[in-house]
Amino acid sequence: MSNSGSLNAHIDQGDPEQMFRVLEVIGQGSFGLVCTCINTQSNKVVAIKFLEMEPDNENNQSLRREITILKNTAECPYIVQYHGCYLKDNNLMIVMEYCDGGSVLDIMQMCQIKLSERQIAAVLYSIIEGLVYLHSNKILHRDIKAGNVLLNQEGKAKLSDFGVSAILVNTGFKQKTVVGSPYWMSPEVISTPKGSSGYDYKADIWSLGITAIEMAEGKPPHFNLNPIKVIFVIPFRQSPTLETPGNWSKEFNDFISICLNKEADKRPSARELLDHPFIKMGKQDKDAIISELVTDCIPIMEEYRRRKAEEEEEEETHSQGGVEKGTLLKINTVTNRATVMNGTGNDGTFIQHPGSGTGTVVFSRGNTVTSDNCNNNYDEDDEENGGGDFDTGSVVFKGETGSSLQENLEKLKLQYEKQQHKNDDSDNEDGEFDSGSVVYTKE
Ligand SMILES: Nc1ncnc2c1ncn2[C@@H]1O[C@H](COP(=O)(O)OP(=O)(O)OP(=O)(O)O)[C@@H](O)[C@H]1O
Repeated sequence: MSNSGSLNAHIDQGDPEQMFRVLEVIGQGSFGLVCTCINTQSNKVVAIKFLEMEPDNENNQSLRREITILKNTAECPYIVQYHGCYLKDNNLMIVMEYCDGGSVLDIMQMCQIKLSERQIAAVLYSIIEGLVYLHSNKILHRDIKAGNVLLNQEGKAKLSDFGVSAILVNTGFKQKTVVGSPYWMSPEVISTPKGSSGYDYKADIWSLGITAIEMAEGKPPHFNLNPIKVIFVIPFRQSPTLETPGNWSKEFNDFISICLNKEADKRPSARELLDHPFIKMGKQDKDAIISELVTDCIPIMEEYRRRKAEEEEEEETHSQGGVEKGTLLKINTVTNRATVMNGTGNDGTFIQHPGSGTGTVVFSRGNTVTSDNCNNNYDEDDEENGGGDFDTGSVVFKGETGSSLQENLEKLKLQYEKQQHKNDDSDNEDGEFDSGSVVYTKE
């Protein structure tokens, strides 16, 4: 695998305006829109991620990472295929294979369904094959969740969104950057155990176990808690299980429990998981099972998108002005002033923003949040999310020293433990926000 290099080295020649015609917007991530487009030469439909670039934008690093990984994973059928990358007038376009079923999360949300055991096993088999490929190439995905697994009518499930992936330079190297979506984060990603040099591939296995629960229950464990609280909860609570284990097979329960072992070393590798009885079951008829799911869901999703577009048009007509719901605000912790960000993350995966080194916090829905609110004043108010305080709750911590999250965790653990009995799991009953992300970079 080559390393990321400069962004320009990844840009293909040719005029994208001549090569592609936009059909429709199919999604919105933290960095920009995703549209279906038609390739004017081949007449094939592709998905294009549109990203507005600023010269020397600090997001470039994670984009480079995503493009490099996509380019290098062309031969794996369990990873979304990359077709090229173009730049025009500061707009970066990443051209990818189009997966007509959208993400597993799209299917669950738009069709208001949870997956059956057979469907879960089929999807998990495919994710695990994708992870076997990535891990054998020394890549951590670092953001495994239903929103990052795309499906198509052929019956394939594919891993996408490598914005937060990292190529490990060598197998001995362990990650020092805490990154991902909090509900899916492993205990060791949030809080590196004493004496440990970082985290490794086993962090993806934890997220896989959480994704299995997410597909069965429609949401990951602790989803009733806000994304900030959850990073203080995961390291200190017992491993999550299915809410009603008796409703599911013993093989599925066992799969979850081995993935969610709090001791990372004891979790199986992706390759070992291929031999698990639940995953072996998933391998059988997987294409037919996924294809049936996608084919059944597409008309409902089309109808959902049509209704949504109508509602949005209506809302625009009656817009009162001001900051829109879901708008991301960038908080300058030096001046304590908020500015509206350009893009929003629909499931808040990964947002990287400029930081002065003292802490950059990004929240949605017009909340004014400072790093103080977030880092130091962790009190009861911060725990509640029942009132719909925010929708996507993406948080970025950028630390100056190598251990401030650790220090915060120690401080906040005490406060959290005091409150745990008071407020336990009573927040966010309405499922008011989608997920939220926390990125903490040790510099
Ligand atoms: N190749 C694709 N085929 C079909 N749909 C896609 C494809 N890529 C993205 N999408 C849709 O667009 C949405 C946004 O994708 P994107 O990768 O930009 O962001 P995300 O993963 O949702 O969020 P974030 O950028 O915060 O991680 C996805 O949730 C999915 O619904």
